[in-house]
Amino acid sequence: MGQLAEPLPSTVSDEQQKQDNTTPIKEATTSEKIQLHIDEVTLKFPTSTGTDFTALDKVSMEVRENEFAVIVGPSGCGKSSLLYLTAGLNSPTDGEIKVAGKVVDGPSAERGMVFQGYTLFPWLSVSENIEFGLKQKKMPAPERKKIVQKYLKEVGLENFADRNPKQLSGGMKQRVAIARSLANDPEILLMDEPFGALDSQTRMQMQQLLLQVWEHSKKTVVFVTHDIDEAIMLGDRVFVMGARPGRIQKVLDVNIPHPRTLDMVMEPDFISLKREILSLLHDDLSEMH
Ligand SMILES: Nc1ncnc2c1ncn2[C@@H]1O[C@H](COP(=O)(O)OP(=O)(O)OP(=O)(O)O)[C@@H](O)[C@H]1O
Repeated sequence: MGQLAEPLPSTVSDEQQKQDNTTPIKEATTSEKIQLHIDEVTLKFPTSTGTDFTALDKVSMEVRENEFAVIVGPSGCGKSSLLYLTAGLNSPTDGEIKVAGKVVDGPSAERGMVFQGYTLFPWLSVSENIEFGLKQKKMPAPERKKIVQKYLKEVGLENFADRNPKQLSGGMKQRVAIARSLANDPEILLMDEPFGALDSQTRMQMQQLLLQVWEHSKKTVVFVTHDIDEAIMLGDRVFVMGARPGRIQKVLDVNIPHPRTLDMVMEPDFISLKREILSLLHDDLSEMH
């Protein structure tokens, strides 16, 4: 299937959303409540020489409830490691991570994850993939159906509900993965380079779709990317990491209004932020050589 032919969801109006009897749209503002606390987290890996390799060195960051936080940094700076620790898929050598006030001590359905690789269940249809977590929670069928319909519509795949993942393009698979994560109503959505494998046009479409979905769901999102344009286009704040050891160099506010559109990349505020991030990353690389 040609990727440009992919159906994109139309923008759902606030009124229409209410009529759908689904979750009402929340205010497009982040609260002051902290949803993610990362406190002095260090991650070391053993090496064959006997000395540990420090992947993350006393990393601290806080993400507010409803905030869209983006972590950007060079390859190997520890972006994915930080996300995996937050997901509970690995444990820090030192320090602590809390999501919604609870210490992370293992994987949980409360933390939704979307990876770059397509992680759909190939033997389940699109709607069964979205429904999967709800079934695990033993939610009654009529309620499940309603939620699945809501998210199919949200990501523009109502007409693909019965398709098998292998019949979908990369962008469509990632839409299912986003819908599946959100359907579980997680406390936080963790996204590790989710659009990294997509062509640039589909990637930009997916950024717009994700922003639209986030405006409606107002989930707290932590999104990892090495693409600076993507970081600015999506983020409320951008956490710029440095490498060796992995650490947060600087946190930048993205004061670009919503809705964000593709032509904003040419605006002075966007360009000056991009310049600042590039310079931080460049300085960090220079120090390493
Ligand atoms: N299981 C592991 N054992 C040893 N070293 C590891 C392990 N996992 C990651 N590392 C190292 O830790 C560092 C951080 O890796 P990580 O994948 O988190 O970086 P990243 O910023 O996400 O990189 P990329 O953008 O290339 O995905 C890298 O130097 C990597 O080689």
